[in-house]
Amino acid sequence: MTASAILSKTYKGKWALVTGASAGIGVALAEDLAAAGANLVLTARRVDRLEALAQRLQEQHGIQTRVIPADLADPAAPQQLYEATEGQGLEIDLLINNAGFGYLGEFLRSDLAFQRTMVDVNCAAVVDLTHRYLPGMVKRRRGDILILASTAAYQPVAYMATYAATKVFDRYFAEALAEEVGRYGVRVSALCPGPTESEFGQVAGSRKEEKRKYQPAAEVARLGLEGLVQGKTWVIPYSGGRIQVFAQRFVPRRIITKAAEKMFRPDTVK
Ligand SMILES: NC(=O)C1=CN([C@@H]2O[C@H](COP(=O)(O)OP(=O)(O)OC[C@H]3O[C@@H](n4cnc5c(N)ncnc54)[C@H](OP(=O)(O)O)[C@@H]3O)[C@@H](O)[C@H]2O)C=CC1
Ligand SMILES: CC(=O)[C@H](N)C(=O)O
Repeated sequence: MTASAILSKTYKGKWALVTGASAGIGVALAEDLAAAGANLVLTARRVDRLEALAQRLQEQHGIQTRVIPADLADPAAPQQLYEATEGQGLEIDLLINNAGFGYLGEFLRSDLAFQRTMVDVNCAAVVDLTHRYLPGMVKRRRGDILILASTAAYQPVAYMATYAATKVFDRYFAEALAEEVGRYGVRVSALCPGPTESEFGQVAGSRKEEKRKYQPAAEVARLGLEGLVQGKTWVIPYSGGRIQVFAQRFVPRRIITKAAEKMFRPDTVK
């Protein structure tokens, strides 16, 4: 992948922290930032993957990296991440709240702990990390925060009920914060991908036979990062998603919700 000029200009020599950097969109974000010359703090639970990625990106792009394993379902993890970075004098100019997962299937038959942890990782950890890193950015009058939402954040989604709700939380949180902190030189953006090539489906449970085309994670990462730098408070990188979100404005939500129920209904539900 060739480096994006706007990303190199913005992030060369700066430090970015990427959560969920062991797979999918997180890896793509790390790759794009490394190509732009950014130094990286990589975090997730699977440390072997993080270390392999860090080594590869150091060799390919001559950047600096730090690997910090963390389970963001643990309420102590955000503080530990903060202490291991800004607490040690390492200024984070770009925080990417990417870690997250979903569940596909009936809420009724799902595991409660899995649902609870989804809220903890997708929402609570995002608020916690953002609250910790924001003051430093404001003090420096410089900083960017990217939060992974989803096209699932634009309507209720049956059989992904909790997941879609966590993503509307992420989207509204990012868009509201962008308005609050823009005056301090901090940009915030919600990246709202549609179906994207990653390990999401392996964790969430397989989807029904789908006609939708999956977008490469590298494309999603590039569009999200460039949108953030351009001051966009939200980015939908998937063209089908942009059309869908626009068209939905003219249709009552209960009709949209019913259509989504049909689309995602598992074969086991009659
Ligand atoms: N793929 C898609 O179609 C879409 C994805 N998204 C969003 O993009 C983001 C990335 O997902 P995607 O790349 O697709 O999925 P992947 O499953 O490929 O990657 C998820 C990442 O999140 C990390 N993660 C999950 N749970 C935890 C945890 N408890 N603590 C720390 N890290 C955790 C995983 O690391 P590890 O397991 O090593 O801890 C992994 O690095 C998510 O927020 C997702 O909601 C949004 C729209 C569409
Ligand atoms: C899983 C997602 O968040 C995605 N937007 C999708 O439509 O599948």
